[in-house]
Amino acid sequence: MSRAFILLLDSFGLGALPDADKYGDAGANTLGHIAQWAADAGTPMALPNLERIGLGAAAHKASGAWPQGFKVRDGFTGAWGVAREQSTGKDTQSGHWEIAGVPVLFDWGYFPKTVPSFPKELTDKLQELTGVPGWLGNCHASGTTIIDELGDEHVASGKPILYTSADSVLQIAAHEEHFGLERLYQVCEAAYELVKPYNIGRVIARPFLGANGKYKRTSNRHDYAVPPVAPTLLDHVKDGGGEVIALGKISDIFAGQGVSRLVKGADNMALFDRLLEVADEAGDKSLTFVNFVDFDMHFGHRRDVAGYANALHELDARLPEFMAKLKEGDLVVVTADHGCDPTWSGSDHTREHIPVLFFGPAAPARELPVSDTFSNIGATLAKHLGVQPLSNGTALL
Ligand SMILES: O=P(O)(O)O[C@H]1O[C@H](CO)[C@@H](O)[C@H]1O
Ligand SMILES: [Mn+2]
Ligand SMILES: [Mn+2]
Repeated sequence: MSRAFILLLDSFGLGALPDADKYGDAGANTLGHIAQWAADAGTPMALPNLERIGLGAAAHKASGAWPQGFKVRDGFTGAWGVAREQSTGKDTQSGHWEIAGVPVLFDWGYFPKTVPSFPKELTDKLQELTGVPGWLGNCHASGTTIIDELGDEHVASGKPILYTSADSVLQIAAHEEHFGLERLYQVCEAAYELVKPYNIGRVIARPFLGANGKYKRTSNRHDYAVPPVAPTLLDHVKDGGGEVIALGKISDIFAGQGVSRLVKGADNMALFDRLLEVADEAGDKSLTFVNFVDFDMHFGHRRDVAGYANALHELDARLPEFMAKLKEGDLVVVTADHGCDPTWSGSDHTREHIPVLFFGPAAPARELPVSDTFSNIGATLAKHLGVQPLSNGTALL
């Protein structure tokens, strides 16, 4: 029996990539800066379970420095290393697809940092198709800030809030009750068709609730993503007769391609609960792929260092529950898709190394070379499951 699990901590970078200066990210270090902040605050970090697998050594490999507070410096139980991104972007889709063997070697389209940010022919056409009375925003923005600023006007006018970021995205925020959730989804579906000529990776519905200047996004976010441009690890596993279980936003990121079963959870801990259930019943040759999105969405983009540190502690503390459920032949990897340093300027992702931490009954204890593509992760799991090898990447084990 062999099973594979990918535990992806969205945005958990370990230090800037050699080309980070091209992205304005030279010196960024998601884990390193969180650990530094925690030590400075007199509450040093410790992630004992991840540290035992080799997290600290991987961080040291990526950045040249041990995270402040980390005490475990040898005797690692897993196969530990780091990977560099081959794709040109530092977005979620590029990171996930590359892990699954499909790097994004073309340039995504991006909307400029102007106001308006979206081309007039695009917004006019979308208005005509959907019958909305107009648009608010139409700029680069942080999703939580813009609903605070424009929420009241949206409720009063019925105009949806359009915004984007450094990612290849068009995001539409609207009030779940005043505007309507289904109606927001319909507007996003129409937008998804219209952005195709612009080479945009995703349209994202960002519903929210609240009143009088106090608004909060709900968990009814929905991503309308372009499907991967070639077969991924998920397709290889599914076509090879294994079940592909997608937890959290994984199915959205792969546009459902190669996914056998979809499991949702409202937040990191709910997803962890679902992961434990799946670990009990996933069968031979299965791939379970979970994305813990809170790190990125709630803490990285929001530049909430304390929140990020706390979320890491929470996840680390629960790892033993998952480890206890592993069976002979199971191989698990802890990784990420990009960085999002909460101490960095702005609110965007940061171009960083990602952790490559294999553990479980099928994982040896050893240091791994620095991977020059995230695809080495997918290649390792394809080999482990005995499915068709990926067209990109080399197995590490
Ligand atoms: O600020 P919010 O809306 O969370 O946006 C973030 O989430 C989107 C998708 O990851 C990206 O555009 C990023 O900037
Ligand atoms: Mn991401
Ligand atoms: Mn993000």
